[in-house]
Amino acid sequence: MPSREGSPAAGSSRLTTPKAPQHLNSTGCYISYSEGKGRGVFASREIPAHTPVEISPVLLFEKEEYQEHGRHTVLDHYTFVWRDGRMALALGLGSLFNHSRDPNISYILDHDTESIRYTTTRTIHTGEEMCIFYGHKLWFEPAEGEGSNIGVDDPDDGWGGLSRLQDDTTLSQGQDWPLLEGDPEEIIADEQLPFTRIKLIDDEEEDLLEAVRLERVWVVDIPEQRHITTMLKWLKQSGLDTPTLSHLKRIRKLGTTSTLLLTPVSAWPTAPALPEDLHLPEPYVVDVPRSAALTQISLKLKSNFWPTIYAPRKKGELEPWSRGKVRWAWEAAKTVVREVQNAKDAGELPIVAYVPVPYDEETKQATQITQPFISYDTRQSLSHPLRHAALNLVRRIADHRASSNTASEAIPVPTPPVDVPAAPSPVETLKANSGASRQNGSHYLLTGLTLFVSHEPCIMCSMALLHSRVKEIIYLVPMEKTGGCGGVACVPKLEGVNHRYGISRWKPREGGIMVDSLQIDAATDA
Ligand SMILES: C[S@@+](CC[C@H](N)C(=O)[O-])C[C@H]1O[C@@H](n2cnc3c(N)ncnc32)[C@H](O)[C@@H]1O
Repeated sequence: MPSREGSPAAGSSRLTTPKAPQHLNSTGCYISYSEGKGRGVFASREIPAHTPVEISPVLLFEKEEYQEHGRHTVLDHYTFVWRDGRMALALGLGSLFNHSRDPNISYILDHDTESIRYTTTRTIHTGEEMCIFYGHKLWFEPAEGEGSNIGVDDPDDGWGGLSRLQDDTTLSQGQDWPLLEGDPEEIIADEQLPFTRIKLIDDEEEDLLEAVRLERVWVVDIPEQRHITTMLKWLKQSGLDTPTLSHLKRIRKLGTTSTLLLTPVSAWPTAPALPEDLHLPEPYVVDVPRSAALTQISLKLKSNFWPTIYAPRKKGELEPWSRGKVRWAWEAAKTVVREVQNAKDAGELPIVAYVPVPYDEETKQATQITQPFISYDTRQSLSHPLRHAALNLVRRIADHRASSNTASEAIPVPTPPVDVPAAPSPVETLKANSGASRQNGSHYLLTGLTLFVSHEPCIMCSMALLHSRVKEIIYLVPMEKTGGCGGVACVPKLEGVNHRYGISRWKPREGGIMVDSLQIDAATDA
């Protein structure tokens, strides 16, 4: 319903404008009238960007109760869809923020505390009105100058604004974000994902010999066939087995010789000790492909080095994401946004890196990550130019792995061979220095993990992440002038790098993640 010029509030039948009430708010807000919009929230002083100005508790109405009563009243101008189809009314100042298509306030629904947190997205000047973005489908005629320039065919974001209850039941099923509802196993089409995936390699590249990326691994010849099963069993328990080699077959047969793949040299720098009673020859090092073969030609090329798994996919196809996993990513992205604020409150740069517990059991097992890890950028507090959030996180996880010996207790640790050089190996030095009881391939830094970062990592961090063997990163804010994941460069795309990780960019506002509100100085390297 269009609001009448000068009316105090939409839906009100009063003809005279009452005085705006005083609001005791130490964050610099006051209530006043806004031309053509009724009451609004204004700044009583200059408020810096990224400042929380209001936390409003919400009053929740059951769906049926609201359908029957609420929507026939003035409440309908103030309520919006909460989770589970309930309708929410923001108390405090929350219900008085007017709409703008160019908002200076972002908000986050906090389902845990049933409240909404409103934060400035830029500096607000004294006397300026503070507005949020209600979404693309407005139920009133926006005041002059506020008209939406979004075409009628543009999809409703369904969540980006305070979605009003529709007469049909589509929104009443708790679809504060449609992606959240439904079968968690269902695969979500790539274009519907809340992030854009950056493609790193063309499948054609697979068919070139020089494009086969290799890594060094320990292998051992097994002269007697009857020892193969014993060795396969031993390998499983030895701690040498790593998920990073799952694209390769375990055994290579050349003529009468069978050779067993043991572990990457990067994870195990010295030759691993083998069961003595089998009298096997010494392990040695060979080069093997780093990834499965996507095409038949590539299979032939790669299998020249070592028998490789053939994993064809449709051209350009990326790993499928289920709805449940999207929800997991959304929770992680929300954590990042929350922690950015906490970092800022703690006086740090508002840049955060976060590794959640992996979504699926298999990865949890393989990575042994059963707790989330979060790091802030601590360049300011530590006066140290290298303390970027991503670097801090890699370091935290490495420290955790080095100090954790829980997994090692159950598995016998292979001892170094007797002919190790007199000088201590890097692994032994690490053990001695850190007091760690062991180090093995499955503990290799960020292998198999997804890293969420508030800002696209700089070139230095992008390179460090490459060394960390992280599986993929998802960032919220692109850094066009400093980013190493598509901004000024794309490090994992570079020729000659020995690992590639996936890169995804969260779409602005998707799932209520107000990416704009996280903007930092474009020249800052994150
Ligand atoms: C949540 S209330 C905001 C507070 C309201 N102005 C008041 O005085 O109570 C939403 C209502 O404010 C009005 N409104 C908000 N933004 C507007 C805009 N950009 N242009 C015109 N009216 C607006 C509409 O009538 C809408 O139904």
